[in-house]
Amino acid sequence: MAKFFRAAIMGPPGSGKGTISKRIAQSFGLQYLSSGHFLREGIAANTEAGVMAKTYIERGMLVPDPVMTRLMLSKLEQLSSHSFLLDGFPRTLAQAQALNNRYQLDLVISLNIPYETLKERLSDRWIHPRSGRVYNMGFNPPQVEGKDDVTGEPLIQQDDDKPEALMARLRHYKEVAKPVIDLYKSLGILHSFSGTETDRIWPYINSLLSNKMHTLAQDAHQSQTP
Ligand SMILES: Nc1ncnc2c1ncn2[C@@H]1O[C@H](COP(=O)(O)OP(=O)(O)OP(=O)(O)O)[C@@H](O)[C@H]1O
Ligand SMILES: Nc1nc2c(ncn2[C@H]2C[C@H](O)[C@@H](COP(=O)(O)OP(=O)(O)O)O2)c(=O)[nH]1
Repeated sequence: MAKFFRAAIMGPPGSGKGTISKRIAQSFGLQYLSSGHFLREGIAANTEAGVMAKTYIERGMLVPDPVMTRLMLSKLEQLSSHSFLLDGFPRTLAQAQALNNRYQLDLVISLNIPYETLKERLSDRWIHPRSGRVYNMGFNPPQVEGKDDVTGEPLIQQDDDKPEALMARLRHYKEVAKPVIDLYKSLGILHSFSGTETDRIWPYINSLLSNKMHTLAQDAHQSQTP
């Protein structure tokens, strides 16, 4: 049976998870699943999970574990024969344990980006709220200032991307992520990358994934050879 490649990306807000995930999905054909994207989709469509999630997100809180786990595992169920990359999930130890009971990840990428860099990036981050498309006025600006490239609709800055909210968000991220990172470290699948520029980190991630996918393909071939 073919073996599918299962990965997750972790890192504080602004660390480049979305940007790097897009590159991974394009280069390696992994299906990209972003928890934030599914939540926004659910909110727009008024689904049960969306209505519930909205009340937490508006207050700057994490959506409760059972809601998140149900949502993400049901999305993964629809993809059971596909390689995937998770972004934004698992966020807590309870979510990581629930995921692990159903799917064992092959690789977890953790991004370590200095605080000053995060602050600069997020103060320049503009998003198209309906699709979640992300722009940065220096790094990847929209074609027309203040407008989404695809729909032409206005871009906005999220309140919690402003510097005054960032320190608290970052502290909270570290507290919640630590046990998750420790779990993946103990499973031997954690790979950490540090730096201030996505374009300098990307070649290392690219080569790690190339090697992993190559090994996986070889293993699958050997297990099929009589
Ligand atoms: N796995 C999760 N568990 C609990 N809440 C979540 C989870 N994923 C997303 N959320 C909720 O949805 C919100 C938006 O998530 P999203 O991943 O888009 O952005 P973020 O976490 O605010 O920041 P960033 O993408 O910059 O890391 C979060 O602030 C949180 O309230
Ligand atoms: N200047 C600069 N900006 C970058 C770099 N990598 C990503 N960005 C931008 C894109 C976004 O506007 C912002 C945060 O990136 P993101 O991919 O949304 O991060 P994340 O919140 O999903 O982890 O920073 C980078 O290397 N340099």
